[in-house]
Amino acid sequence: MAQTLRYLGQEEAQKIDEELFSEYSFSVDQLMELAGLSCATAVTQAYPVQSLLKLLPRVLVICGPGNNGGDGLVCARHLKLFGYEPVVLYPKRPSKQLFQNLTTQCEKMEITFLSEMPEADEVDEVYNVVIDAIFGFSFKGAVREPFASILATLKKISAPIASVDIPSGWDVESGASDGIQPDLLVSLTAPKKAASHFQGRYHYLGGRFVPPALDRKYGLNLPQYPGTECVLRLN
Ligand SMILES: NC(=O)C1=CN([C@@H]2O[C@H](COP(=O)(O)OP(=O)(O)OC[C@H]3O[C@@H](n4cnc5c(N)ncnc54)[C@H](OP(=O)(O)O)[C@@H]3O)[C@@H](O)[C@H]2O)[C@@H](O)CC1
Ligand SMILES: [K+]
Repeated sequence: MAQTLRYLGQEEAQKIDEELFSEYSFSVDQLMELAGLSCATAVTQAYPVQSLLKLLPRVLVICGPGNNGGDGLVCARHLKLFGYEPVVLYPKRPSKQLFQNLTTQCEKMEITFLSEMPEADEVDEVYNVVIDAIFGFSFKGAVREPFASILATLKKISAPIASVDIPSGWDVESGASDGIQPDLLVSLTAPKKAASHFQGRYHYLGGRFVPPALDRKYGLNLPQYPGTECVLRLN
């Protein structure tokens, strides 16, 4: 009988992440590429281009200052290849080469970058979906600007929100009943405890890169992905 998929605490998620890079010798770029591809794939399955109601297949991708934001940039690049028109908001850009490269790749893919967050009614008018790649499992404490204002706007929109790994602004373990309410959540590697509070329509597992020994060590009980798929729908 299949065992129950385990939901991770914050420290545990960070420890697994660290172990993938140290003991298993993966590079951040490698895993970020697979994570971002999973997110773009889940978005494509939940909101196929042909099903979008707006004339242009525009998707707003909001990227934060850490690796969650990096996943967002990779996701934007794949969404472009999948036929969408991603538009990126990346207000706090770290100086690391990795993020500069991901930004250049998006620019070269003719993806537009916004200089500021649109108002809620403009978001609803222009965009079919909003990708929330603001914070992941390292988020802590009260949200600082400019992200507090961005999240306040996201609470007002009616366009569906697709969150990468954790709904941004939610406590990684206990969630946030007054936070944003995404329609889609892509849990990467394994779901974090906050995911048990997710009430949207689509919960996907992505980041199909976990070595079996790591799965066993942490008792993750990861389900079998179908065939060559990079995502698995959990609900
Ligand atoms: N192995 C895996 O599973 C893989 C994981 N991957 C991805 O990495 C994600 C984790 O990335 P991460 O560790 O870089 O941190 P993340 O959550 O993006 O945010 C950190 C940034 O947020 C900021 N910040 C924090 N709190 C804040 C606040 N209250 N208000 C404002 N800002 C705040 C903080 O800023 P600072 O403290 O520097 O000011 C820092 O810059 C993970 O969720 C998954 O998406 C994949 O890419 C690859 C494989
Ligand atoms: K997020």
